[in-house]
Amino acid sequence: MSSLALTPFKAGLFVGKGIIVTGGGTGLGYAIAKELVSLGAKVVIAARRIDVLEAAASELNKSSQRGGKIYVCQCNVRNEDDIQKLVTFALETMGRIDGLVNNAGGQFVSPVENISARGFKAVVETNLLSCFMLSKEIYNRWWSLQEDSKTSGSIVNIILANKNGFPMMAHSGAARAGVENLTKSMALEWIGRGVRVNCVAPGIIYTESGFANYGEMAGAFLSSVLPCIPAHRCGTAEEVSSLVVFLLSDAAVYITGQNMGVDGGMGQGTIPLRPQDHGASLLPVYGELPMKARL
Ligand SMILES: CCC/C=C/C(=O)SCCNC(=O)CCNC(=O)[C@H](O)C(C)(C)COP(=O)([O-])OP(=O)([O-])OC[C@H]1O[C@@H](n2cnc3c(N)ncnc32)[C@H](O)[C@@H]1OP(=O)([O-])[O-]
Ligand SMILES: NC(=O)C1=CN([C@@H]2O[C@H](COP(=O)(O)OP(=O)(O)OC[C@H]3O[C@@H](n4cnc5c(N)ncnc54)[C@H](OP(=O)(O)O)[C@@H]3O)[C@@H](O)[C@H]2O)C=CC1
Repeated sequence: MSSLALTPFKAGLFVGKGIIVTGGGTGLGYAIAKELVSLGAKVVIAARRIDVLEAAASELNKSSQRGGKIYVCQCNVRNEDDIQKLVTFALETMGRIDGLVNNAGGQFVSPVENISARGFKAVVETNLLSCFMLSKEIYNRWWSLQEDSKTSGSIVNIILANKNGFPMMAHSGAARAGVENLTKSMALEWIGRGVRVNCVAPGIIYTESGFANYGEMAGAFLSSVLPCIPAHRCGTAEEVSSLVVFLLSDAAVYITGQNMGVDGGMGQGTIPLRPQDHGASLLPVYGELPMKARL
Protein backbone atom coordinates (compact mmCIF):
# COMPACT_ATOMS: atom_id res chain seq x y z
CA MET A 1 0.00 0.00 0.00
CA SER A 2 1.27 3.47 -0.85
CA SER A 3 2.27 5.55 2.14
CA LEU A 4 2.80 9.03 0.75
CA ALA A 5 0.41 11.25 2.70
CA LEU A 6 -0.03 14.65 1.08
CA THR A 7 -1.44 16.32 4.17
CA PRO A 8 -0.96 20.09 4.23
CA PHE A 9 -2.62 20.28 7.64
CA LYS A 10 -1.05 21.32 10.90
CA ALA A 11 -0.01 18.62 13.34
CA GLY A 12 -2.69 17.78 15.88
CA LEU A 13 -5.56 19.25 13.85
CA PHE A 14 -7.84 16.36 14.85
CA VAL A 15 -6.67 15.80 18.42
CA GLY A 16 -9.66 14.82 20.56
CA LYS A 17 -11.90 14.15 17.54
CA GLY A 18 -13.63 10.87 16.75
CA ILE A 19 -14.26 9.82 13.15
CA ILE A 20 -15.85 6.74 11.54
CA VAL A 21 -14.47 5.59 8.17
CA THR A 22 -16.43 2.73 6.59
CA GLY A 23 -14.38 0.41 4.40
CA GLY A 24 -11.34 1.83 6.19
CA GLY A 25 -9.22 -1.32 6.01
CA THR A 26 -8.30 -1.05 2.33
CA GLY A 27 -7.81 1.41 -0.54
CA LEU A 28 -9.19 4.92 -0.20
CA GLY A 29 -10.55 4.29 3.30
CA TYR A 30 -7.14 3.14 4.50
CA ALA A 31 -5.47 6.30 3.16
CA ILE A 32 -8.12 8.49 4.82
CA ALA A 33 -7.75 6.69 8.17
CA LYS A 34 -3.97 6.96 7.92
CA GLU A 35 -4.02 10.71 7.35
CA LEU A 36 -6.54 11.23 10.17
CA VAL A 37 -4.63 9.18 12.75
CA SER A 38 -1.42 11.00 11.85
CA LEU A 39 -3.25 14.25 12.67
CA GLY A 40 -4.27 12.97 16.11
CA ALA A 41 -7.79 11.61 15.46
CA LYS A 42 -9.38 8.58 16.98
CA VAL A 43 -10.78 6.58 14.06
CA VAL A 44 -13.13 3.59 13.88
CA ILE A 45 -12.64 1.64 10.67
CA ALA A 46 -15.57 -0.63 9.78
CA ALA A 47 -16.09 -3.31 7.14
CA ARG A 48 -17.10 -6.97 6.74
CA ARG A 49 -13.67 -8.65 6.86
CA ILE A 50 -12.40 -8.41 10.44
CA ASP A 51 -9.00 -9.96 9.60
CA VAL A 52 -8.37 -7.25 6.98
CA LEU A 53 -9.42 -4.55 9.44
CA GLU A 54 -7.18 -5.88 12.19
CA ALA A 55 -4.14 -6.13 9.92
CA ALA A 56 -4.80 -2.57 8.71
CA ALA A 57 -5.19 -1.25 12.26
CA SER A 58 -1.84 -2.62 13.37
CA GLU A 59 -0.16 -0.89 10.40
CA LEU A 60 -2.18 2.32 10.75
CA ASN A 61 -1.43 2.67 14.45
CA LYS A 62 2.25 3.05 13.49
CA SER A 63 1.31 6.41 11.89
CA SER A 64 -0.47 7.62 15.00
CA GLN A 65 0.51 11.04 16.37
CA ARG A 66 -0.62 12.90 19.50
CA GLY A 67 -2.99 10.27 20.87
CA GLY A 68 -4.48 9.22 17.55
CA LYS A 69 -5.77 5.67 17.58
CA ILE A 70 -7.47 3.18 15.25
CA TYR A 71 -10.31 0.96 16.48
CA VAL A 72 -11.92 -1.77 14.39
CA CYS A 73 -15.54 -2.81 14.11
CA GLN A 74 -16.94 -5.57 11.95
CA CYS A 75 -19.95 -4.23 10.11
CA ASN A 76 -21.96 -5.03 7.01
CA VAL A 77 -23.22 -1.58 6.07
CA ARG A 78 -26.26 -3.14 4.38
CA ASN A 79 -27.50 -4.40 7.74
CA GLU A 80 -29.33 -2.01 10.08
CA ASP A 81 -28.43 -3.97 13.24
CA ASP A 82 -24.75 -3.77 12.30
CA ILE A 83 -25.10 -0.01 11.73
CA GLN A 84 -26.60 0.44 15.20
CA LYS A 85 -23.83 -1.65 16.76
CA LEU A 86 -21.20 0.38 14.90
CA VAL A 87 -22.51 3.66 16.34
CA THR A 88 -22.69 2.16 19.85
CA PHE A 89 -19.11 0.90 19.47
CA ALA A 90 -17.87 4.28 18.20
CA LEU A 91 -19.48 6.17 21.08
CA GLU A 92 -18.15 3.70 23.65
CA THR A 93 -14.58 3.72 22.34
CA MET A 94 -14.13 7.32 21.15
CA GLY A 95 -16.66 9.02 23.45
CA ARG A 96 -17.88 11.22 20.61
CA ILE A 97 -18.37 11.32 16.85
CA ASP A 98 -17.20 14.36 14.92
CA GLY A 99 -17.00 12.94 11.44
CA LEU A 100 -18.24 10.16 9.21
CA VAL A 101 -16.82 9.02 5.89
CA ASN A 102 -19.29 6.83 4.00
CA ASN A 103 -16.64 5.16 1.88
CA ALA A 104 -17.59 1.45 1.91
CA GLY A 105 -19.08 0.59 -1.42
CA GLY A 106 -18.77 -1.13 -4.70
CA GLN A 107 -20.56 -2.89 -7.51
CA PHE A 108 -20.05 -5.46 -10.24
CA VAL A 109 -19.69 -4.96 -13.97
CA SER A 110 -22.72 -5.77 -16.11
CA PRO A 111 -24.82 -4.33 -18.92
CA VAL A 112 -28.19 -3.10 -17.65
CA GLU A 113 -30.17 -5.88 -19.30
CA ASN A 114 -28.26 -8.59 -17.40
CA ILE A 115 -28.54 -7.12 -13.91
CA SER A 116 -31.03 -9.10 -11.80
CA ALA A 117 -33.38 -7.26 -9.46
CA ARG A 118 -31.52 -8.87 -6.55
CA GLY A 119 -28.17 -7.67 -7.89
CA PHE A 120 -29.48 -4.12 -8.44
CA LYS A 121 -30.89 -4.09 -4.91
CA ALA A 122 -27.61 -5.38 -3.46
CA VAL A 123 -25.69 -2.50 -5.05
CA VAL A 124 -28.25 0.13 -4.02
CA GLU A 125 -28.15 -1.20 -0.44
CA THR A 126 -24.35 -1.19 -0.39
CA ASN A 127 -23.96 2.36 -1.67
CA LEU A 128 -27.15 4.34 -0.94
CA LEU A 129 -29.15 2.70 1.84
CA SER A 130 -25.98 2.33 3.94
CA CYS A 131 -25.23 6.04 3.67
CA PHE A 132 -28.78 6.95 4.73
CA MET A 133 -28.85 4.49 7.65
CA LEU A 134 -25.48 5.38 9.14
CA SER A 135 -25.80 9.15 8.73
CA LYS A 136 -29.27 9.10 10.32
CA GLU A 137 -28.17 6.84 13.18
CA ILE A 138 -25.32 9.15 14.15
CA TYR A 139 -27.50 12.25 13.77
CA ASN A 140 -30.23 10.84 16.03
CA ARG A 141 -27.90 9.42 18.66
CA TRP A 142 -25.23 12.13 18.79
CA TRP A 143 -25.39 15.29 16.67
CA SER A 144 -29.05 16.09 17.34
CA LEU A 145 -28.38 15.86 21.09
CA GLN A 146 -25.48 18.35 21.20
CA GLU A 147 -26.55 21.62 22.82
CA ASP A 148 -23.62 23.56 21.42
CA SER A 149 -24.10 23.94 17.68
CA LYS A 150 -20.39 24.75 17.43
CA THR A 151 -19.83 21.05 18.12
CA SER A 152 -20.12 20.45 14.45
CA GLY A 153 -20.24 17.18 12.62
CA SER A 154 -19.07 16.56 9.10
CA ILE A 155 -20.15 13.78 6.76
CA VAL A 156 -18.23 13.01 3.58
CA ASN A 157 -19.87 10.63 1.13
CA ILE A 158 -17.60 8.96 -1.41
CA ILE A 159 -19.41 8.57 -4.73
CA LEU A 160 -18.19 8.28 -8.34
CA ALA A 161 -17.49 10.68 -11.18
CA ASN A 162 -20.69 9.69 -12.97
CA LYS A 163 -22.60 12.80 -13.81
CA ASN A 164 -23.65 11.57 -17.23
CA GLY A 165 -24.37 7.99 -16.25
CA PHE A 166 -22.09 5.03 -15.61
CA PRO A 167 -22.28 2.50 -18.44
CA MET A 168 -21.68 -1.13 -17.36
CA MET A 169 -22.19 -0.12 -13.73
CA ALA A 170 -25.62 1.49 -14.05
CA HIS A 171 -26.80 0.23 -10.65
CA SER A 172 -23.88 1.96 -8.97
CA GLY A 173 -24.31 5.14 -11.02
CA ALA A 174 -27.96 5.31 -9.96
CA ALA A 175 -27.15 4.62 -6.32
CA ARG A 176 -24.39 7.26 -6.22
CA ALA A 177 -26.64 9.83 -7.91
CA GLY A 178 -29.06 9.06 -5.07
CA VAL A 179 -26.30 9.66 -2.54
CA GLU A 180 -25.52 13.02 -4.13
CA ASN A 181 -29.13 14.16 -3.84
CA LEU A 182 -29.48 12.75 -0.31
CA THR A 183 -26.35 14.72 0.59
CA LYS A 184 -28.02 17.98 -0.41
CA SER A 185 -31.19 17.18 1.56
CA MET A 186 -29.27 16.22 4.70
CA ALA A 187 -27.05 19.30 4.32
CA LEU A 188 -30.09 21.60 4.33
CA GLU A 189 -32.00 19.78 7.08
CA TRP A 190 -29.06 19.46 9.47
CA ILE A 191 -27.23 22.76 9.01
CA GLY A 192 -29.00 24.16 12.08
CA ARG A 193 -27.26 21.50 14.18
CA GLY A 194 -23.87 22.37 12.75
CA VAL A 195 -23.71 19.24 10.63
CA ARG A 196 -22.18 19.60 7.19
CA VAL A 197 -22.63 17.00 4.45
CA ASN A 198 -20.59 16.84 1.24
CA CYS A 199 -19.67 14.37 -1.48
CA VAL A 200 -16.31 13.55 -2.98
CA ALA A 201 -16.44 11.98 -6.44
CA PRO A 202 -13.21 10.17 -7.32
CA GLY A 203 -12.40 9.52 -10.97
CA ILE A 204 -10.24 6.47 -11.68
CA ILE A 205 -8.10 5.95 -8.59
CA TYR A 206 -5.61 3.12 -8.58
CA THR A 207 -6.06 1.04 -5.43
CA GLU A 208 -4.79 -2.53 -5.43
CA SER A 209 -7.82 -3.75 -3.46
CA GLY A 210 -10.35 -1.88 -5.62
CA PHE A 211 -8.93 -3.14 -8.91
CA ALA A 212 -8.53 -6.70 -7.58
CA ASN A 213 -12.35 -6.90 -7.51
CA TYR A 214 -12.40 -6.78 -11.31
CA GLY A 215 -9.70 -9.37 -12.13
CA GLU A 216 -8.54 -9.36 -15.74
CA MET A 217 -11.21 -6.86 -16.70
CA ALA A 218 -9.34 -4.17 -14.76
CA GLY A 219 -6.37 -4.20 -17.17
CA ALA A 220 -8.58 -3.90 -20.26
CA PHE A 221 -10.60 -1.16 -18.57
CA LEU A 222 -7.47 0.79 -17.69
CA SER A 223 -5.98 0.65 -21.16
CA SER A 224 -9.20 1.93 -22.73
CA VAL A 225 -9.82 4.63 -20.17
CA LEU A 226 -6.33 6.03 -19.48
CA PRO A 227 -5.87 7.93 -22.75
CA CYS A 228 -9.19 9.69 -22.09
CA ILE A 229 -8.26 11.04 -18.66
CA PRO A 230 -7.06 14.62 -19.20
CA ALA A 231 -4.32 14.08 -16.59
CA HIS A 232 -3.24 10.91 -18.48
CA ARG A 233 -2.93 8.86 -15.32
CA CYS A 234 -4.99 7.36 -12.53
CA GLY A 235 -5.26 9.22 -9.25
CA THR A 236 -3.88 7.91 -5.98
CA ALA A 237 -5.73 7.23 -2.75
CA GLU A 238 -3.75 9.99 -1.02
CA GLU A 239 -4.91 12.51 -3.63
CA VAL A 240 -8.50 11.75 -2.60
CA SER A 241 -7.80 11.59 1.11
CA SER A 242 -6.42 15.14 1.29
CA LEU A 243 -9.78 16.55 0.10
CA VAL A 244 -11.78 14.27 2.40
CA VAL A 245 -9.70 15.34 5.40
CA PHE A 246 -10.11 19.01 4.47
CA LEU A 247 -13.92 18.58 4.31
CA LEU A 248 -13.91 16.84 7.69
CA SER A 249 -11.95 19.70 9.24
CA ASP A 250 -13.18 23.02 10.58
CA ALA A 251 -11.32 24.69 7.70
CA ALA A 252 -14.35 23.69 5.60
CA VAL A 253 -16.91 25.03 8.07
CA TYR A 254 -18.76 27.10 5.43
CA ILE A 255 -18.92 24.29 2.85
CA THR A 256 -21.97 22.03 2.74
CA GLY A 257 -24.15 20.26 0.18
CA GLN A 258 -21.34 20.14 -2.38
CA ASN A 259 -19.99 17.44 -4.65
CA MET A 260 -16.30 17.78 -5.54
CA GLY A 261 -14.46 15.69 -8.10
CA VAL A 262 -10.92 14.35 -7.69
CA ASP A 263 -10.49 13.04 -11.18
CA GLY A 264 -7.64 14.56 -13.17
CA GLY A 265 -10.12 16.56 -15.25
CA MET A 266 -12.37 13.61 -16.11
CA GLY A 267 -15.40 15.21 -14.48
CA GLN A 268 -15.53 17.76 -17.28
CA GLY A 269 -17.43 14.98 -19.06
CA THR A 270 -18.27 11.55 -17.74
CA ILE A 271 -16.53 8.20 -17.55
CA PRO A 272 -14.93 8.29 -21.00
CA LEU A 273 -16.02 4.93 -22.32
CA ARG A 274 -16.22 4.80 -26.08
CA PRO A 275 -19.78 3.85 -27.11
CA GLN A 276 -19.99 0.28 -28.36
CA ASP A 277 -19.47 -0.11 -32.09
CA HIS A 278 -22.99 -1.44 -32.49
CA GLY A 279 -23.33 -0.68 -36.20
CA ALA A 280 -26.76 0.88 -35.90
CA SER A 281 -28.06 4.33 -35.14
CA LEU A 282 -31.41 5.81 -34.19
CA LEU A 283 -33.12 7.17 -37.29
CA PRO A 284 -34.23 10.78 -37.18
CA VAL A 285 -38.02 10.88 -37.33
CA TYR A 286 -38.03 14.09 -39.32
CA GLY A 287 -36.06 12.86 -42.35
CA GLU A 288 -32.41 12.61 -43.33
CA LEU A 289 -29.62 14.18 -41.30
CA PRO A 290 -28.23 17.19 -43.16
CA MET A 291 -24.68 15.80 -43.01
CA LYS A 292 -22.89 12.57 -42.26
CA ALA A 293 -23.23 12.68 -38.49
CA ARG A 294 -22.76 9.16 -37.32
CA LEU A 295 -19.85 6.81 -36.66
C1 LIG B 1 -13.26 1.10 -11.90
C2 LIG B 1 -14.29 2.18 -11.88
C3 LIG B 1 -14.39 2.92 -10.61
C4 LIG B 1 -14.91 2.12 -9.48
C5 LIG B 1 -14.08 1.51 -8.61
C6 LIG B 1 -14.60 0.88 -7.40
O1 LIG B 1 -15.74 1.00 -7.05
S1 LIG B 1 -13.48 0.02 -6.47
C7 LIG B 1 -14.44 -0.78 -5.18
C8 LIG B 1 -14.88 -2.10 -5.65
N1 LIG B 1 -15.25 -2.94 -4.51
C9 LIG B 1 -16.29 -3.70 -4.58
O2 LIG B 1 -17.00 -3.70 -5.53
C10 LIG B 1 -16.56 -4.58 -3.39
C11 LIG B 1 -17.98 -4.50 -2.95
N2 LIG B 1 -18.89 -5.16 -3.90
C12 LIG B 1 -19.70 -6.19 -3.53
O3 LIG B 1 -19.67 -6.60 -2.37
C13 LIG B 1 -20.67 -6.76 -4.57
O4 LIG B 1 -20.40 -6.26 -5.83
C14 LIG B 1 -22.16 -6.51 -4.21
C15 LIG B 1 -22.37 -5.07 -3.82
C16 LIG B 1 -23.08 -6.83 -5.33
C17 LIG B 1 -22.53 -7.44 -3.10
O5 LIG B 1 -22.41 -8.78 -3.52
P1 LIG B 1 -23.00 -9.98 -2.66
O6 LIG B 1 -22.73 -11.19 -3.44
O7 LIG B 1 -22.50 -9.88 -1.26
O8 LIG B 1 -24.54 -9.60 -2.63
P2 LIG B 1 -25.88 -10.47 -2.36
O9 LIG B 1 -25.50 -11.87 -2.01
O10 LIG B 1 -26.76 -9.73 -1.44
O11 LIG B 1 -26.58 -10.38 -3.76
C18 LIG B 1 -26.09 -11.09 -4.74
C19 LIG B 1 -26.76 -10.65 -6.03
O12 LIG B 1 -25.91 -9.68 -6.63
C20 LIG B 1 -25.65 -10.05 -7.98
N3 LIG B 1 -24.22 -10.15 -8.18
C21 LIG B 1 -23.27 -10.08 -7.24
N4 LIG B 1 -22.07 -10.16 -7.82
C22 LIG B 1 -22.28 -10.26 -9.14
C23 LIG B 1 -21.42 -10.34 -10.29
N5 LIG B 1 -20.09 -10.33 -10.15
N6 LIG B 1 -22.00 -10.42 -11.50
C24 LIG B 1 -23.32 -10.42 -11.65
N7 LIG B 1 -24.18 -10.34 -10.61
C25 LIG B 1 -23.65 -10.27 -9.39
C26 LIG B 1 -26.34 -11.33 -8.26
O13 LIG B 1 -27.50 -10.99 -9.00
C27 LIG B 1 -26.78 -11.87 -6.94
O14 LIG B 1 -28.10 -12.31 -7.00
P3 LIG B 1 -28.39 -13.86 -7.35
O15 LIG B 1 -27.74 -14.13 -8.65
O16 LIG B 1 -27.74 -14.63 -6.22
O17 LIG B 1 -29.87 -13.95 -7.38
N1 LIG C 1 -10.89 3.08 -6.89
C1 LIG C 1 -11.60 3.83 -7.71
O1 LIG C 1 -11.23 4.10 -8.86
C2 LIG C 1 -12.88 4.42 -7.25
C3 LIG C 1 -13.49 4.05 -6.06
N2 LIG C 1 -14.68 4.64 -5.71
C4 LIG C 1 -15.36 4.28 -4.47
O2 LIG C 1 -14.51 4.53 -3.38
C5 LIG C 1 -14.81 3.61 -2.33
C6 LIG C 1 -13.54 2.88 -1.92
O3 LIG C 1 -13.05 2.13 -3.03
P1 LIG C 1 -11.59 1.50 -3.09
O4 LIG C 1 -10.82 1.89 -1.88
O5 LIG C 1 -11.02 1.80 -4.41
O6 LIG C 1 -11.92 -0.06 -3.11
P2 LIG C 1 -11.88 -1.15 -1.96
O7 LIG C 1 -12.45 -2.39 -2.56
O8 LIG C 1 -10.52 -1.19 -1.36
O9 LIG C 1 -12.87 -0.55 -0.88
C7 LIG C 1 -14.17 -0.95 -0.68
C8 LIG C 1 -14.32 -1.13 0.81
O10 LIG C 1 -15.70 -1.21 1.10
C9 LIG C 1 -15.88 -2.28 2.02
N3 LIG C 1 -17.23 -2.80 1.82
C10 LIG C 1 -17.80 -3.21 0.66
N4 LIG C 1 -19.05 -3.65 0.88
C11 LIG C 1 -19.26 -3.51 2.21
C12 LIG C 1 -20.35 -3.81 3.06
N5 LIG C 1 -21.47 -4.35 2.61
N6 LIG C 1 -20.24 -3.51 4.38
C13 LIG C 1 -19.09 -2.98 4.88
N7 LIG C 1 -18.04 -2.67 4.12
C14 LIG C 1 -18.11 -2.95 2.80
C15 LIG C 1 -14.80 -3.30 1.70
O11 LIG C 1 -14.45 -4.08 2.83
P3 LIG C 1 -15.04 -5.55 3.08
O12 LIG C 1 -15.04 -6.25 1.76
O13 LIG C 1 -14.12 -6.16 4.09
O14 LIG C 1 -16.41 -5.35 3.62
C16 LIG C 1 -13.64 -2.41 1.30
O15 LIG C 1 -12.86 -2.08 2.42
C17 LIG C 1 -15.90 2.69 -2.86
O16 LIG C 1 -17.17 3.20 -2.49
C18 LIG C 1 -15.69 2.81 -4.36
O17 LIG C 1 -16.83 2.43 -5.10
C19 LIG C 1 -15.25 5.62 -6.45
C20 LIG C 1 -14.67 6.02 -7.61
C21 LIG C 1 -13.48 5.42 -8.11
